[in-house]
Amino acid sequence: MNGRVFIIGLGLIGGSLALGIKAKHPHCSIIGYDVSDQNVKLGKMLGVIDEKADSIMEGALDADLIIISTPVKETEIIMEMFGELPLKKDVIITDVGSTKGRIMEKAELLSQKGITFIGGHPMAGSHKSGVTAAKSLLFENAFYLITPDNFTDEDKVKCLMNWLGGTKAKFLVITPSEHDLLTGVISHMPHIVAASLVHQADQTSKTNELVTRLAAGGFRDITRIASSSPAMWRDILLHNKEVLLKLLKDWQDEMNLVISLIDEENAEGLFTYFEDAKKFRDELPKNQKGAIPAFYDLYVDVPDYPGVISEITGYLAKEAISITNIRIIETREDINGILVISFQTDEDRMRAQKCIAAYSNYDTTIEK
Ligand SMILES: NC(=O)C1=CN([C@@H]2O[C@H](COP(=O)(O)OP(=O)(O)OC[C@H]3O[C@@H](n4cnc5c(N)ncnc54)[C@H](O)[C@@H]3O)[C@@H](O)[C@H]2O)C=CC1
Ligand SMILES: O=C(O)C(=O)Cc1ccc(O)cc1
Repeated sequence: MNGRVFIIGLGLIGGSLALGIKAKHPHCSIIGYDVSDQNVKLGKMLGVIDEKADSIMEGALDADLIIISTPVKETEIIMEMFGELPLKKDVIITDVGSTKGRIMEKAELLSQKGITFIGGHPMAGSHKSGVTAAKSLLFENAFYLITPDNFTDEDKVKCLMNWLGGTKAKFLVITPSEHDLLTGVISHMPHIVAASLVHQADQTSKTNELVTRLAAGGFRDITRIASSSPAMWRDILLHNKEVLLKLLKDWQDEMNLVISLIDEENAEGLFTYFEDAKKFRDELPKNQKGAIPAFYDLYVDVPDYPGVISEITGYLAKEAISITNIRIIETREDINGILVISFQTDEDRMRAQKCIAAYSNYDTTIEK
């Protein structure tokens, strides 16, 4: 499609959408605005945007599609502005916020003025922020939740999905309240729990310095999302207050159950607790992108000798396969170690598996 796409907030998500849109619609113009001039400059330098706007008004007036990709609190404020601006008659406004209830309440005011606002939430991302981390295929195979209001013309929803087709995401239309409950459970709660585990380790480290040395490996993995933007998560929690208060209450009850199982030394109860969790988790779809990105880990059984890491990375380098992380687990003297190599995509992981098989006799597996 031709036309002008105006992106407000040139960060990880705004930048990634800009790249995805350009991939499918190379003849459209992408105009960017950000409160930070530095981000706008970077966006232009990296080829994420074609032009910059000096204000929201300047960029919005002749836009066909407006994407608000700022933190959710800012999004509400920006939406209020649109009620006062002389926009193009057929413009579609959308957002990318991690919450939808409060945003769609604001959208009602726009709808009353005949302006189309369709809520959006690409369910993939990273703990990294900023336009430099933007990638055109960040949302490939991820769910992209869409929350139109009751009056939205279906053609407008299709038009929005067409604009966003280059992201290769899977679109799913749901209601704002369903959205906030689901994301509360599978995204917002895990972020709270990850941060709370880090706080617990921090407290313990005040009396035992070994904690920070031992908190590598698994602890780092499950608390990765605690490194996300604090401002972004503050705003998400405040927006999804009612849902999260209820979920946190349920979580307290859950922890009380675990406390009593341990306190009563209820071995059977504890076994069932873990067994039930394992059963549900093992049945979750694999190789599908969720809100919290999968780690594309490859496990390699290697002899525990100096130089083994550089040997393997050397093979991968020969085939230009990039890795995002590498570590050894379970190394003890005289036995094999397990090298865990992480990749950005499943495709890279599969290529790496073939590459290691071609150059060595080391066994590799995907699941441990
Ligand atoms: N980070 C993630 O993994 C995901 C984030 N989201 C949502 O996407 C939105 C943006 O998140 P990120 O791109 O990660 O954040 P980011 O921090 O990378 O980018 C946000 C950008 O918005 C700009 N900004 C802030 N206030 C502004 C304003 N009033 N006017 C113009 N620009 C403004 C900031 O300068 C920054 O460049 C948030 O609402 C978040 O809930 C949705 C899916 C995933
Ligand atoms: O980095 C991670 O693991 C995330 O959880 C990414 C993320 C953050 C916010 C969202 O609304 C959706 C996905």
